[in-house]
Amino acid sequence: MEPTTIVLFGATGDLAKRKIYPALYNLFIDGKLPKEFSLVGLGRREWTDESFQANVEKSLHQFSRREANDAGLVKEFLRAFRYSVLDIGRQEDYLKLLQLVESRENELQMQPNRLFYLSVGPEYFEPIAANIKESGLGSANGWKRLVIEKPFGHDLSSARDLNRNLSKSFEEHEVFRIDHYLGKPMVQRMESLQQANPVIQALWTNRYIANVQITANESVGVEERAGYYDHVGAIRDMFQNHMLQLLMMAAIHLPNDSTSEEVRFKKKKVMEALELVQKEDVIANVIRGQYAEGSMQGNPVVGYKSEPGIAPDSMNDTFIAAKLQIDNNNWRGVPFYIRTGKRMKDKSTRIVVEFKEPLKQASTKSEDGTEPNLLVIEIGPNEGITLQLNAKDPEHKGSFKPVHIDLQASPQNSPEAYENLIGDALNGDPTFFAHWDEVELSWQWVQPILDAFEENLVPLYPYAAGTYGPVESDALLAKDGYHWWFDAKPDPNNAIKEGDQYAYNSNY
Ligand SMILES: NC(=O)C1=CN([C@@H]2O[C@H](COP(=O)(O)OP(=O)(O)OC[C@H]3O[C@@H](n4cnc5c(N)ncnc54)[C@H](OP(=O)(O)O)[C@@H]3O)[C@@H](O)[C@H]2O)C=CC1
Ligand SMILES: O=C1O[C@H](COP(=O)(O)O)[C@@H](O)[C@H](O)[C@H]1O
Repeated sequence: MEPTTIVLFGATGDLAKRKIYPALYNLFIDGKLPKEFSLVGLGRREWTDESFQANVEKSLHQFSRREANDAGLVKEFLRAFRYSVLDIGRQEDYLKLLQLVESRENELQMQPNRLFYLSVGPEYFEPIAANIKESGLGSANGWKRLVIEKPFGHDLSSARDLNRNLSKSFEEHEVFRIDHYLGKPMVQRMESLQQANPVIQALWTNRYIANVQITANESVGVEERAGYYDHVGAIRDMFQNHMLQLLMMAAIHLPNDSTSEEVRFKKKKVMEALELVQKEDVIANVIRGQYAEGSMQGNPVVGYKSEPGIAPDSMNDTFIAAKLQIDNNNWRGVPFYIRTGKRMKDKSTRIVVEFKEPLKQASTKSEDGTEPNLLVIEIGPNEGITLQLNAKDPEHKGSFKPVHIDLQASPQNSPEAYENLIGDALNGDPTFFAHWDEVELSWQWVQPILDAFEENLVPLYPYAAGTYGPVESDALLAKDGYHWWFDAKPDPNNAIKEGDQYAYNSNY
C-alpha cells in the first residue's frame, strides 16, 4: 500500500471518535495500514499531540470491535498521530497545516500522497476543498483524495451546486463519497453471491422473481439529533442514499471479475431505468409516517413531536415506504418495495427476494403449507444469507413446510463498514463509494417526493412506536397481492392513541 497522510478535519468530533479511530486501529491490527503512515487531526479545540493521542486511545477502548489492551501495540499505532488547531474559515491555519504535513512527510521520508477526510458538517465541504487548493495542500507531487460523509446536498439543486463547487478542487476520480451501507460486509458480499453461484445469477430476473423487499427498520428514535433530523426526515436521512444504494446493489447483474467501473456503470443504468414518479402520483406509491407514542420492549416511549427539540407541530417523516419499478428487460414488472423507519419494533436491515409461484395466483400461504421461495439477505445487525424452500413435512402427510438453508452463516466479529471503506479509500478503490452520477440520479428520483411532501400532497400517517410503521404500508403491498415478510404479529395494546391522520391537501 502506498505511503499516505490522512488529514482529518473534525478530528475532535463524534464520528471520528466512534467510527474512524476504531476503524483505523483494526486496519492497523490486520496489517492493512500503509507502512509509512501519518495522520494529522484538526479541530478548533486547543488540543496538543498528547491530548489528541489520549482521546484517540480512549475511543479505542470505548468503540473498537477488538480490545485495545496491548499497550505496546496501541503506542505504536498512536505514534502516527499529530494534531493541529485549525478553524475552517482561516486561511493562515491551512499554511500552518501544510508545514506540519510536509515536515511529517520529510521526517518519515514519505511520498506526499494525501487523503483529506472531511468528518465535519456539509456546510464546510466547499470552503475546505477551496482552501486545500488555495493553500497548496492539494498540489504536492503525489495523489490526493477527498473523503466526504453524507449528506451530499439537501435536494437535487443543492447537491448539484455542491458537486460543481467541489469539482473546482478535486476531480471525480479523487472524490470518495461515503455511504456506510456500501461498506457493510453483507452488502459487499452480494457481489460474490451472484458471481460464485450461477444458479442465483440465472434466477436474478423478472422471469423468476415476483418482488424484492428492502427494509431498514430502526428501533431508536430521533435521539439527540433533533436539529439535524427534523429538517431531513427519513426520506433524506436514509432513503435517498442508503436505501437507493441497496436497491442498486440488489438489481445489478455482476459477472465475475467486474471492475469498479463496471459496477458503478451498472448501478447508474439501474437508476436511469428507475421509473420516475410524478408529484401527483406520489400518493399512490409512497407512504410517509411519523411515530406516535407507543412502547418499545414493554417500556413506554414518547411520540416524535414530544421528543426534545422537535416542534410540536412537526410534519417531518420518520417512516417511508415506497414501491419502485425498474423499466428494463431484467426487472420490468417486478415491484421493489422499500421501507425504513425509526422507532420500529426491532432493528433489522434486510433484503428479501420473493420468487414467483407459477402455479398459484397470490403469494399467501396455501392449503398445502407451501410458501414462496425466498432469498433473504440479512445485512444487520445479524448477518447471513438464507434460502427458504419447501419440503414435505413428515409429521403431516401430504403437506409441506418451509425449510431454511443457510448459504452464508453469520460471520463472527466481521469488519465494520468504516474499516472496509477507509481501507478501500487508502487503496484508491472506489467500488463501494457513491459516484456523483448515482447521487444525482438518486436526488432526481427523490425530488418529486420532496416536492409532494413540501406541498403536503401526501398524508402523514401516525404509527405507534414499537410497530412496523403505519398500516398503510402493508396496504401498499396488499394491493399487489403481497405482504412484508418477517414482521412479527402486531401487539393489539400498542396502537395509535393520539388521533387520526394529519390533514393533507387532497384537492390537488
Ligand atoms: N456521528 C455520526 O455517527 C455520523 C456523522 N455523519 C456526518 O459526519 C460529519 C461529522 O459529524 P459528527 O462527528 O457527528 O459532528 P460533531 O459535531 O461531533 O463534530 C464536528 C467536528 O467539526 C469540527 N468543526 C466544526 N466547526 C469547525 C470549524 N469552524 N473549524 C474547524 N473545525 C470545526 C469540530 O471540531 P471543534 O469542535 O474542535 O472545532 C468537530 O471535530 C457530519 O457531516 C455528519 O453528518 C455521518 C454519519 C454518521
Ligand atoms: O446514516 C444513518 O444511518 C443510521 C443507521 O445506520 P445503521 O448502520 O445502524 O443501520 C441512522 O440511524 C441515521 O439516522 C442515519 O443518519
